[in-house]
Amino acid sequence: MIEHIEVILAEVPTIRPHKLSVATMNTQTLVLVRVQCADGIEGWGEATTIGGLNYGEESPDSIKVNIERHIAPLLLGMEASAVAQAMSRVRNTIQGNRFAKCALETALLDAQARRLNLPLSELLGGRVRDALPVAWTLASGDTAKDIAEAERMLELRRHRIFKLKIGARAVADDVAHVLAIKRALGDAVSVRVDVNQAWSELEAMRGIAALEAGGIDLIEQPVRAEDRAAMARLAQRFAVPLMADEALHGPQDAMTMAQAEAADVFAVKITQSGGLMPAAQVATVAQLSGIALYGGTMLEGGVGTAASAQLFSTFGELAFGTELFGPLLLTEEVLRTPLVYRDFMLQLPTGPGTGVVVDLEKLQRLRRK
Ligand SMILES: O=C(O)C[C@H]1C=CC(=O)O1
Ligand SMILES: [Mn+2]
Repeated sequence: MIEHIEVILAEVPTIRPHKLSVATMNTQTLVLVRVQCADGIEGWGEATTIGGLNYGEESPDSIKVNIERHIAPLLLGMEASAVAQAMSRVRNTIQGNRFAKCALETALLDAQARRLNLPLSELLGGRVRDALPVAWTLASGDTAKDIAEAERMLELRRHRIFKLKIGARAVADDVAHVLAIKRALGDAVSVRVDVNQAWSELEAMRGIAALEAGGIDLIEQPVRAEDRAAMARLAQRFAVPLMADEALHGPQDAMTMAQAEAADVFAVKITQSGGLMPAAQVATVAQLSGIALYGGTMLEGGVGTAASAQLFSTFGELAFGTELFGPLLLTEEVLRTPLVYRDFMLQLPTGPGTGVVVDLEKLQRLRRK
């Protein structure tokens, strides 16, 4: 039986300012959900988002209050091991709130996998790989600093795929910044950009043409998420792959984007999709439509990152790798044992559930009072 549901907000400083076109992050607010069951088993999920309400329509505060006041009461007293039944009740009753739903579904599946003594991946169809390539985002706002940071990551053998956050400055300035980094790092590394919806279609035509000519490998969400027609025209016009991120709010969007031929690659995010099961459906739509896959993040801490990794490990193809580096952007760890990043890959945990254990003492120190 589901006995207790708690939402914990924890403020963790980032290792440096992380500059996106929609927000500059100096701290990340982790949103953690703990579900305690009558059989003594507990599960954890995460609903962390970026930049308050600058990125999406759920904030840490709204997620906490909506779970506590509106969603948890539907689940309390239900059979904990009947995860699909519990989530179907939530999905049939509650509109929107995809991040909140993701954290609850993750926590219930984590608990169930622990009950069965299986890694979560085995409840999601089974892992086909034990490690995932991980990109790093260069977003200090300074070209020379970004180059130095990338070189350190290459030396450490931690990352050889770099995503640059652009869109806040004039197109010509952003292009100069990106191509300077690409020239400095050379052909052995993959350099990609994420515009976070900042460009008009005309700006995108100029920007993408220059980036494609300069050897950039992937262009993420150049225009507004709603503007599928523009995405489709850009995907048609350029050879460099176009990736949808903010345009994907679950399986229905995946279907519509695929039918509109509005992306070459999907960034699958468990929170943005509304949970692990809907995220798996987003991936299935992509695979059936000839769209390549990328494992995305909302810069979650260890819990959400491990849960995402459990799902991404089940994808048959993962042509563009992942960006599951969230915990590495934070100054504090909330797990008892940190996730392992080695040889440019995140190593999948092997223990039951998400495979990670929250350190309650550390969390107590970081939690919002
Ligand atoms: O992809 C996004 O838009 C969000 C996020 C993922 C990596 C990063 O640096 O920001
Ligand atoms: Mn993105």
